[in-house]
Amino acid sequence: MRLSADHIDWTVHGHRLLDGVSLAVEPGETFGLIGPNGSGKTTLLRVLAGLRKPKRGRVLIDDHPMYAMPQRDIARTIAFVEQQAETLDRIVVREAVALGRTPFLTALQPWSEHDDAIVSRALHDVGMAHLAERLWHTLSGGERQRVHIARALAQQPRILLLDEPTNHLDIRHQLSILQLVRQLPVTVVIALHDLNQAMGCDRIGVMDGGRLVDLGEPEQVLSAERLYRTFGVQVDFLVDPADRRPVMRFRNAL
Ligand SMILES: Nc1ncnc2c1ncn2[C@@H]1O[C@H](COP(=O)(O)OP(=O)(O)OP(=O)(O)O)[C@@H](O)[C@H]1O
Repeated sequence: MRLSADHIDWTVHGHRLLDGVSLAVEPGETFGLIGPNGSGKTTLLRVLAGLRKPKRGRVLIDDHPMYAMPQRDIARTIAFVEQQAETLDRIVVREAVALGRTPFLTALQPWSEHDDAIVSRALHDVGMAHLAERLWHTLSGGERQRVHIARALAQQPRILLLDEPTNHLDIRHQLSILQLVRQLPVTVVIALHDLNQAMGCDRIGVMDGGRLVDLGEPEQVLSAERLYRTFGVQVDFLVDPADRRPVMRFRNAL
């Protein structure tokens, strides 16, 4: 599914946090959102997820304006893994992941073995199957993050929004989650701070001061000039001997 933002503005207490943001993420594309702290990545993801109604502009899923879609249809289409997700007290991991199936359950279509299989698969995909019966509140930060990702996977979304999904994960799980996300046949928007990880996206958008200031393929967008202007760092590009792709090394420029 195609996800588009059309001239989105978001203002709070007179501060414009999003300023005329337009972008279109193509079906199956992995789109990286980068930008300094406070540049508006989370705010944009929340608008794209339908959690915030833009003050101006609109979000489109394929050609349908999101504001005209029933909440349940949005929940069946979009999964959002937030940065500081809510705590789910006194439930076990498997139940937390099963919440991802909620939008699909009806009186005529109650929980089934099919849902069980989807939950098991999601737990397996994030490497949490062995902790399925553990109480949520006993998990480490990284384990909780993987459960949130599993819940989003269990939703079998057509569009997946991820806000810094790797920030609590050890390096092995960072790599496996990013590889998993890239392989999913769904439209993905992922906010990332690690610019070398962002290199693996199909395209990247750069947020700065609530505006989308650049958009394109990673190697084109992540130029020395862009990194200096937006992040205040100097960059050296090295070449990875394994695949001849560029690797960035940063130095403070300010
Ligand atoms: N409800 C609010 N009221 C006032 N300011 C807000 C509110 N929500 C967000 N902001 C501000 O809006 C700006 C953008 O925040 P946002 O969380 O979207 O940035 P971000 O790019 O995701 O940052 P980070 O990389 O630190 O996660 C920040 O300066 C933040 O303090």
